[in-house]
Amino acid sequence: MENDKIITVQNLVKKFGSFTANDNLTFDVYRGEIFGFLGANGAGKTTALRILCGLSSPTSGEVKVAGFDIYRETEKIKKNIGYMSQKFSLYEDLTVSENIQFYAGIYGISPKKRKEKEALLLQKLEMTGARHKLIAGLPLGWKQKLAFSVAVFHDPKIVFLDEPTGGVDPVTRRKFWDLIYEVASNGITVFVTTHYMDEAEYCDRVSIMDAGKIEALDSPANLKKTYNAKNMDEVFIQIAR
Ligand SMILES: Nc1ncnc2c1ncn2[C@@H]1O[C@H](COP(=O)(O)OP(=O)(O)OP(=O)(O)O)[C@@H](O)[C@H]1O
Repeated sequence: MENDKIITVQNLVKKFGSFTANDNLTFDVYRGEIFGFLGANGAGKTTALRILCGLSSPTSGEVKVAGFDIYRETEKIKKNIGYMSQKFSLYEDLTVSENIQFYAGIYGISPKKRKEKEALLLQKLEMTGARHKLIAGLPLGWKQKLAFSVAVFHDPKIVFLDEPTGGVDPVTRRKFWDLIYEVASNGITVFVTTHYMDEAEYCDRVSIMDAGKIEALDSPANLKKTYNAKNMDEVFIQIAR
């Protein structure tokens, strides 16, 4: 079973001065699962996610990501993960194709391989005709799909998504989740924070944080049973007051 854990977190604490943003978090994420990380504004999701990505150090606790230690092996972690931040990481003044080239370059993907993958990707996203357009002029839903696609372009073991679908309508969101399912079915673990409860329903398991603590962690079906709730909205309201 230990091998099936791609992320292990034990007693993770993160303090900013006297304020505790992550208060003794303990949880595991399994290989290939879609793990939803929920909580109200300020609950501490982004803080934990930045630690898991090797961007910030915990105050205390044990954390392993893709088998690597969060204190000593952050460079190895970074090579094995993809990350899409809230202000997704595309360069607005570069074209679609230039952004893909940039990310492929960072991860050492050869130009030949990049060209093949780029052509397939743009076809899948129906963006072939837009490949020489600047990111700045693209609709938000397109930017999100592309930002996600570059975050997994190097086939990482895990992809971290921080509110990847903020500000778009439910149909665009649903389409974005088709991309998430596709990468998960290829064995990439997806760790996603969200405020949208329809998205919580799409996850294999969901953790719900409140004031720096994990208050619940289970599959959406089990959470609804435990909290005697019709949907994840009702579960969330009971936990994140
Ligand atoms: N660098 C920092 N210095 C001091 N306080 C911080 C810092 N980063 C975050 N915090 C505080 O930690 C708490 C948790 O913030 P965090 O961004 O992790 O929440 P979140 O759950 O991701 O919220 P949101 O949904 O709004 O993104 C907040 O009260 C925030 O003000």
